[in-house]
Amino acid sequence: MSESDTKKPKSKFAPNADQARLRSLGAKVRKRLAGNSAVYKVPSDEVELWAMGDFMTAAECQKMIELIDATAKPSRVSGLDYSDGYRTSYSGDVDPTDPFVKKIGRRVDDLLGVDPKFGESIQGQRYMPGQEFQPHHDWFHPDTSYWETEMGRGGQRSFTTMAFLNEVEAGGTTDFTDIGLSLEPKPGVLLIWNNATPEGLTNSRTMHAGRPVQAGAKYIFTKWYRAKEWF
Ligand SMILES: O=C(O)CCC(=O)C(=O)O
Ligand SMILES: [Fe+2]
Repeated sequence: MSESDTKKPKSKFAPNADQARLRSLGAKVRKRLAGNSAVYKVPSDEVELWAMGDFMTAAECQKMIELIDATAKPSRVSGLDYSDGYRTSYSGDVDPTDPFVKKIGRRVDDLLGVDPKFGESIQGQRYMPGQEFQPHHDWFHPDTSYWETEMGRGGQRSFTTMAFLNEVEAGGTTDFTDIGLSLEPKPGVLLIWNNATPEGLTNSRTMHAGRPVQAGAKYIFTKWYRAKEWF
């Protein structure tokens, strides 16, 4: 028995408990996106990442921005406080019962071809100058306080979808720090990435950050998908 075994109660979930699910979901989404000529595959051998322009119209971006302004509160990262400076943006779930929010959610579900039940609620996020989201993975790490809860309510995060809603005056890029990729916010663009490898293992190279906004504001929404039905 190693020392760490004695410190933490044993989890019900193995570190790669959802490997088979993540592998088959990856194959399904990869195939679907490859068949969509409006989707661009960002070249990388390390992270499966796609971008789609004009996912949202200018009017839809504006409407989403208004909903975000109405709901955003200081962001929380599981296990961390706003005061830690790790994620200093404002965020909040936009009303999942709102017909407009439902429509956008369905559009993402349909683009990926994933069971809508696997999708989390759409989360809006606003960054003002100096605000950022430091490098992190969207997938859950086994060695955390939230592992047991999150793995028990939908399993591992499979895909991330993230839409840029406005032009940022300066700063606010989304950087994939391990693979040296920096993406400028462009309104209406949706990014999609697989948090797992094609084999279904959590991919450490998906490390990414929302860099500090230097001027203006940055609005995005994020919709994450799980390996199983989320609730
Ligand atoms: O703001 C960004 O560019 C990144 C946001 C992000 O990583 C997240 O919401 O998980
Ligand atoms: Fe993220």
